[in-house]
Amino acid sequence: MSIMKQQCVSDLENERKNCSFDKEELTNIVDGGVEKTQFRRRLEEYFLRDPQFLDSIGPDYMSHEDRYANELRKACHMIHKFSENEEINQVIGRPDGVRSIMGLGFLGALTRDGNPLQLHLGMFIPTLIGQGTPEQQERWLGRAVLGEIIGTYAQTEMGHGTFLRGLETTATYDPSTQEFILHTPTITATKWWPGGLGKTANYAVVMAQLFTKGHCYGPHPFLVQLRDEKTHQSLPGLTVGEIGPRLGMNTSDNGFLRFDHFRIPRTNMLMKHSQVLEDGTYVKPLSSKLAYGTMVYVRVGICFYSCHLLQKAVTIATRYSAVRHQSEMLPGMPEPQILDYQTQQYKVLPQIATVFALLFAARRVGDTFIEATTSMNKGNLAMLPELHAISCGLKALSSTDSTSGIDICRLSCGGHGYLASSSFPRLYTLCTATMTYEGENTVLWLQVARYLIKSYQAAKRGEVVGPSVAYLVGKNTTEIRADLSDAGLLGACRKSVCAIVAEVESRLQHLCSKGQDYHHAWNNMSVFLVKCAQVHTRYYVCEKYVQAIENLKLSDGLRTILRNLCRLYVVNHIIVHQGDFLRCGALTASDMKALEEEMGDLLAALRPQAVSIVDAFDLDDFILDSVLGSKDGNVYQRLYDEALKSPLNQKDVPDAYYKYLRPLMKANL
Ligand SMILES: CCC/C=C/C(=O)SCCNC(=O)CCNC(=O)[C@H](O)C(C)(C)COP(=O)([O-])OP(=O)([O-])OC[C@H]1O[C@@H](n2cnc3c(N)ncnc32)[C@H](O)[C@@H]1OP(=O)([O-])[O-]
Ligand SMILES: Cc1cc2nc3c(=O)[nH]c(=O)nc-3n(C[C@H](O)[C@H](O)[C@H](O)COP(=O)(O)OP(=O)(O)OC[C@H]3O[C@@H](n4cnc5c(N)ncnc54)[C@H](O)[C@@H]3O)c2cc1C
Repeated sequence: MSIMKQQCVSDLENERKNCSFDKEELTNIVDGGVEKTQFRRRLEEYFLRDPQFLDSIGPDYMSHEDRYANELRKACHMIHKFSENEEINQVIGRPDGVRSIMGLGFLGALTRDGNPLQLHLGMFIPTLIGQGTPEQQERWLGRAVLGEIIGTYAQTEMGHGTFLRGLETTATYDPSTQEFILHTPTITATKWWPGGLGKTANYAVVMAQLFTKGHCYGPHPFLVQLRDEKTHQSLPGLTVGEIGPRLGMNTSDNGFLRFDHFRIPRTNMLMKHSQVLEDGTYVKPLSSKLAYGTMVYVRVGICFYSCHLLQKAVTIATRYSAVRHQSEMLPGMPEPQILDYQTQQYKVLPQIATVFALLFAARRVGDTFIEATTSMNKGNLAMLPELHAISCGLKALSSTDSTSGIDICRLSCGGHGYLASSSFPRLYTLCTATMTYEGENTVLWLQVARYLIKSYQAAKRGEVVGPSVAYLVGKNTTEIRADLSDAGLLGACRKSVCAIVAEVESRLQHLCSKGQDYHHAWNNMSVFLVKCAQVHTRYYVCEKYVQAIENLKLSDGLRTILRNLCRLYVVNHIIVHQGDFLRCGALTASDMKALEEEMGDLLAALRPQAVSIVDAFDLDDFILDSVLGSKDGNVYQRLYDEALKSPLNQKDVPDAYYKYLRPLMKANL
């Protein structure tokens, strides 16, 4: 073993010797239970050890087309393996089975930069489940699960992504043939972005403005065949293709689609919530927002997904920080592990704390989703506004925090973090996309703000409001300054959110009383409305974090670790946003000083456990896919080996030298 390798390996071994808790216990908590850990490990063994998921050369060195083909190969192999595995088949057979399989984070690692079948698995199948009638599911769902038909979700157009009511694609009912005529009237009506649409999918759920009997009833979902099932040729009457290279996700063949009076049978409208009868009569849904159901489902999924990406990033950064030695802390002494610098701890440890914050909050939103959909299936829509607001808020917060956390982790690895082989560029581009798709984050924050302001006004009138916003009026607003215990800090958060919401609402009213109409006043206050939504959602996350740790059955060793992480999360949030707390008197300057001191203590207390905590995420080296983050810490050898794989290194003198450099240098002419 080389001296360098020996040092890296023993650095990690030494870190692991410090472990003060039961790693397996923590792994079970991260997975959501002992059985879930065992299930995940069995499936990882089944998928990750299969050599067909290996790449012959790194995708970064492939052409656009080859990269797509390579990822498609792996994605199709993944579906084959689904159907060949008895355990997966049993799970898929259960009511929520498809969704629970899709939720397995490690599947994302099988394809590296965007899976051409992601939309098929993540949105097409869920839309059939959520928007299709039992007969429609009978017709398409089984075939879709087997991969006999591949679909996508085509909603966004070149001109409109956010403003759904502005979609221009039309679906006009023709009772004489009992067909819908799909049409793209303008260039801006071109469907634009759907994953897998370019070359992979032969079906799509298309969201189009429904016209019948001369009336427009807004966007509705239609099941549309795009390509011949035998030849894969695109069908006459439509034009489909790929939109070109993107910041990341370059193998998900995001596509465009145009219709020229393209006809589909009436029965291809997904009719679980609303129907068009044979004579063209429109049957209204219980709520027009039920057609938006798939988006709500995916927003909940993004909370888990972005957290998983952060989990990977912080595992890489933490292990690397334990292996990397740089500079002198004490003059003349050996170079310390960079993890010993407090500033490095402040980069890495809050990201570990954030992983748990997002995970616990995502689980609560997941529970709310199941509860709400169960009661919606019985016709009770009471929980819909609350579910919409919480899922929008947590999707926006998780995606933002994970994206910035991943970049902090990258920066914490210095220059090597900029290498593709570190995995950070891919993690970052995958994660930053979650801030845009499935509802651009600012737009989602404004949806949360709308719910907050309405609920606040309703609560002031004495009406009952949703559980997540019930705290906005009442004693929280006047709560006397609390101590710095967990309960005290949550009280301070509540007080500051209440103060911010009350102030913004009153300024909104003030603008209206000065003569501005409500919509202009809303726009003129929107920067602060976004802030209301952000502080409210942050409070939600902090509260769920504290509650999760109180409610979990934990050994003492692990309780100390998780409590310290939770404290770090809450205390750091308060320090970073201290203006909000000082402004309303929820905390004082001397409280801030005490919290800053506590934060230093927390960093020091957590530092020796950092490597063990990320080990407990139990992420296989294949999943991490990073020269900096592997379990054995053999960073330098891996860096070097990976560099040698560059095609430029296959020849000492590249061909481009003879073509361009040699004439310039006038060498040997
Ligand atoms: C791998 C990558 C995959 C990516 C895929 C994609 O990106 S796919 C593409 C993803 N694309 C996107 O994500 C597009 C993002 N855009 C949208 O989702 C919508 O256009 C919108 C929500 C921004 C506005 O919608 P709007 O103009 O129709 O509504 P409005 O603002 O006028 O409010 C009216 C009322 O409706 C309520 N309400 C709204 N939504 C929901 C809901 N889901 N549930 C329940 N309720 C909802 C709202 O609270 C309000 O209630 P109130 O106060 O009257 O009681
Ligand atoms: C990688 C990726 C994959 C995607 N996959 C799919 C897919 O599979 N299927 C699909 O249908 N779509 C897909 N999309 C499209 C995606 O859903 C939209 O891009 C997204 O919803 C944002 O809409 P937009 O592009 O119209 O942005 P815009 O709404 O035009 O946003 C531009 C700016 O305008 C601001 N803005 C817009 N409206 C408001 C408002 N009311 N108030 C304040 N500010 C506002 C936004 O905050 C933003 O700053 C994908 C996009 C990406 C990037």
